[in-house]
Formats: sequence, structure tokens, C-alpha cells
Amino acid sequence: MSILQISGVNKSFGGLRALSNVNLSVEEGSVHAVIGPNGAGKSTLLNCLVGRLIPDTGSVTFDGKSLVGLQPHQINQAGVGRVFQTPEIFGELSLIDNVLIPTLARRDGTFKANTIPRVDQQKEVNERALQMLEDVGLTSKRDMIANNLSRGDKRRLELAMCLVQRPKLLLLDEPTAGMSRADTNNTIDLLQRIVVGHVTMIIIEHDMHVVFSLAQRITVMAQGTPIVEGEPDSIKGDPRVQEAYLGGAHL
Ligand SMILES: Nc1ncnc2c1ncn2[C@@H]1O[C@H](COP(=O)(O)OP(=O)(O)OP(=O)(O)O)[C@@H](O)[C@H]1O
Repeated sequence: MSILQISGVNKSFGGLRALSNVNLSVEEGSVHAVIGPNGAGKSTLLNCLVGRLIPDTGSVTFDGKSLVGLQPHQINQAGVGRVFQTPEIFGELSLIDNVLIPTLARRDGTFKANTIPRVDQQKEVNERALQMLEDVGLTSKRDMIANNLSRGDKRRLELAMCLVQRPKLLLLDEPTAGMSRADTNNTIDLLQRIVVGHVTMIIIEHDMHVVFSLAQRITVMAQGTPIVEGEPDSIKGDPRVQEAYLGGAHL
């Protein structure tokens, strides 16, 4: 059963057509990668899903509900979580407070900063936030100020902030960009452990090692439109994909 249906989506910036008649369906519980060369429209598509951009035409239906025209926070409340390339964390706060904030936001539907101390005393919320830090391997740093974390740990923290809200769909934009091979492999392990099989995920990624380690289905975009879709093995050998990547050097 599909949880996300994108139909006939177009998006232009002035005279530049960034998305052209995009149709994409994502199966509930799957990991779906969207790949393609630079400028293919991947980030534009993701931005249309999270409400940062509004498609010029077309529909985006998530869990039976239209997302087009909703504000980013409304889309988040509908169950779509996202981790983008630049971690969006509260840099001056401790890790545990960073995770408590979205826990609270999800629970009450609103967030008020002055409720943090009160919530801190609530066992259930606290335990959930602590468990989340444990899941991403940051328990020992729970009282550190988030700004002092390494780049990789900031991404782990943002993933925790996202997952603690129990999204039905998780969007990841290049989760391993700029990471060493060791950090990349750690991230793959982490995602396999706490996301794959638990949450439907769309991942945009240039690193094919990451894509083929995680994805069950892959859509290849080029010049704003999906050109091929299929299971990883069929994508690897598809000549249209090789061509889109100028000889297939990335694959
Ligand atoms: N806000 C914007 N204003 C004008 N043009 C834009 C804007 N955002 C994206 N574009 C253009 O739209 C096209 C698609 O860009 P997009 O960032 O979606 O591609 P991408 O596949 O994510 O590329 P990359 O892998 O390099 O991140 C590109 O030609 C880009 O220059």
C-alpha cells in the first residue's frame, strides 16, 4: 500500500523548470531512494514535500491527506519528519533539551519554551527522550551543549529529534554528505538499526554505497523528471541510468 503519492508535480523557478511532471509512489514501510545527477531536481522535490516550496501544479497525498499548501509545521504534525543537510538543532541547549522539545511538540501539538522544566519532571516524556538519545548513541553526551558536538553527532541528534516524534515518513537529504567512510558506515548501521523496517523513508543521496545498502526501491531523476524506477539490482544495470550519470562513474 502506498503512503505517499506524488502526481503530475511541476515546479519552475522563473524560466527554469526544476520539476517536470513528477509521478512517484512510496510504499508504506519501504526505504525509497531518489538519486540523480546534480541539478536533477531532488532537493526541489523534497522541498515540495515538506512545504518549503509549493508545486505549481500537481498533487502530493500523504496518508490520504493532501499536503499541497500546508505549512511545514502542519506537514510535520501530519507525520512527515525530515533531516536536512544542515542540522536544525537548538545549538545553545543541551542534547536532552533538544530531544525533549520535539517530544513535547508532538505530544501537545504546540510548543512553548517555558514548559520544558515542567515537562522535564514528567517521567514518560523524559524516558522517551532518553531512550531516543540511547538509540542514536548519544547518552553519554546528554548534558553537553549541542553546538559543541561534532558534525556527525549533530546529525545523530537531529535524527533523534525527528524520530522521537514518531513520524510515519522520514525524509533524509544526503545524510552522509561530508562524512568520512567510517562515519558513513556508522550512519548506515544506525539507520539500518533504528529506521529501516520501522519507518517509511525517502532518502536523497549521492553516495551509491549508502543507497544500495539501504534502499529497497530507487527512483532516478534527470532534468527534473523521473527517468527510471525499480529495485536496486535493475537500476544498477540500466543503460539510461548510466547515461544520466555520464558514463556511470558514480555507480
Ligand atoms: N530557489 C531556487 N531558485 C532558482 N533555481 C533553483 C532554486 N532551487 C533550485 N533551483 C534550480 O533547480 C534545478 C534543480 O535543483 P535541485 O537543487 O532540486 O537539484 P538536485 O538534484 O537536488 O541537485 P544536487 O544533487 O546538486 O543537490 C537546478 O537547476 C537548480 O539550479
